[in-house]
Amino acid sequence: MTDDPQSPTGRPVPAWFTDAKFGIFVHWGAYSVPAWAEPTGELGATDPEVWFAHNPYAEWYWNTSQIEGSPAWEHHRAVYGGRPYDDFLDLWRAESFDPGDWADLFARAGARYVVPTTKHHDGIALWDAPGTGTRNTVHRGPRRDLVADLAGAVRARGLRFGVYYSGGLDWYAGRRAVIRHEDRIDDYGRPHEAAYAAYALRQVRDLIDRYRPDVLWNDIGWPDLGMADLPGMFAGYYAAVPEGVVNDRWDGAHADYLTSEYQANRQNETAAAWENCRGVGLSFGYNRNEGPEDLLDTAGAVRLLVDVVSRGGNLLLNVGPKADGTLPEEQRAVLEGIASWMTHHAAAVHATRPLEPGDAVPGGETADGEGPPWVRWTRDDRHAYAFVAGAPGGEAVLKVRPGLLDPATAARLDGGPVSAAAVSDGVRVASPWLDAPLPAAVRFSLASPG
Ligand SMILES: CC(=O)NC[C@H]1N[C@@H](C)[C@@H](O)[C@@H](O)[C@@H]1O
Repeated sequence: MTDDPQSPTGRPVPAWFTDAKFGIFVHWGAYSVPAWAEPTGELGATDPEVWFAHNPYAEWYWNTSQIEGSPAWEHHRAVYGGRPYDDFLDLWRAESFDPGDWADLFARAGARYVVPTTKHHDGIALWDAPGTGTRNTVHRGPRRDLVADLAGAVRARGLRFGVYYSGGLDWYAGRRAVIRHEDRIDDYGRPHEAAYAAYALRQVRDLIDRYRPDVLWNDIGWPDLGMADLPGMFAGYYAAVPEGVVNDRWDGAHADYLTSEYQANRQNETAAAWENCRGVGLSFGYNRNEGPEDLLDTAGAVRLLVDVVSRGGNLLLNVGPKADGTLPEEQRAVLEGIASWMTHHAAAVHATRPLEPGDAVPGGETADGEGPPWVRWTRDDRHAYAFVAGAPGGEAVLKVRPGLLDPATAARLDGGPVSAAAVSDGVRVASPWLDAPLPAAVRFSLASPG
């Protein structure tokens, strides 16, 4: 691609990442046994005063269930009699885990990389991690190296494999401070001791040595006393994985690309390379309390993906498997819906880039001004792709720079009929079902390719 984005550190971001556009996040852990949280709202759009005591992230169960009086605290006593959290590791059986089935679905959905949790904030490792003794899924619970199982299945289908690691929080090896809103002044109880820094560094190096991950997805920063280790660790990573990419959650030490999460850190979505992550619902770990009103439907997920891609980003969409290893049906249905949509639309998503500024009016407008349809654009060297949804009467004026494209070349990627004609401020398109919530793409040849 001509204008390869530069990372914040100046290293060219490997094209595989910026071309990928779509990845699957997987949050799976001992927390998937209780699978209990309140679906309160999205990060960045929820009152931080209530966030921790009513945390919608089911993977935070260890913390939320220790906040006295919280609904999770009540639930944990009522259902589990306040038993120790680590019992959930032994109750986690993963008896129906079929990594090939997951990888097939992710590939059909058009994902090009998969990033599972290898150690979340509870400190339980999904591989035989150094320093964890038997507190990992190889020696207890599933009794499997889940990282290796998923890496093999994903790579066998040509997808890239990354690893999520909670460097900044570890409620086992690091500080066990319960985090409440009033603790925010205490750096959220993050561990900074030298011993923990050495522990975390050893584990990330082990992940690199064993799995050669294509993405190093760290979370919540890195221990202060371990910051000096990072340049050497990154150098070792790139030597082992020349096309590897590193996210931006290392307390400013380094980043190949920037991240946002739900509505948080959206200021990062202007970077040369960036990625928005969120769950299909309001949680990353499976939350049995989520209903249809809390989840994206297929149209919502496709619009999110297309909006992110039209602005030059990647979407890392999370699924939260159940403790038995099956994907919740309502989350599976969304990925199957994306897969069906991708059969006609993948070419307008993968390896595309945004239109140049000024080439199109974001959002577009209908001819009669009855409120804009939903319109987003992508392009490649030869084509411009207009994604249209919600166009009243199946008709819309797409406001584009005159001369940008050739209206006579309009064609729907799903083969449906479409008519297009130049008008004073763009192109008028008309086609059945352009009023549907699920975006349809109309391809145009660029008047001047390149
Ligand atoms: C912005 C931030 O620090 N988020 C931390 C958040 N990241 C998600 C991908 C999940 O792993 C959460 O459990 C975690 O707390």
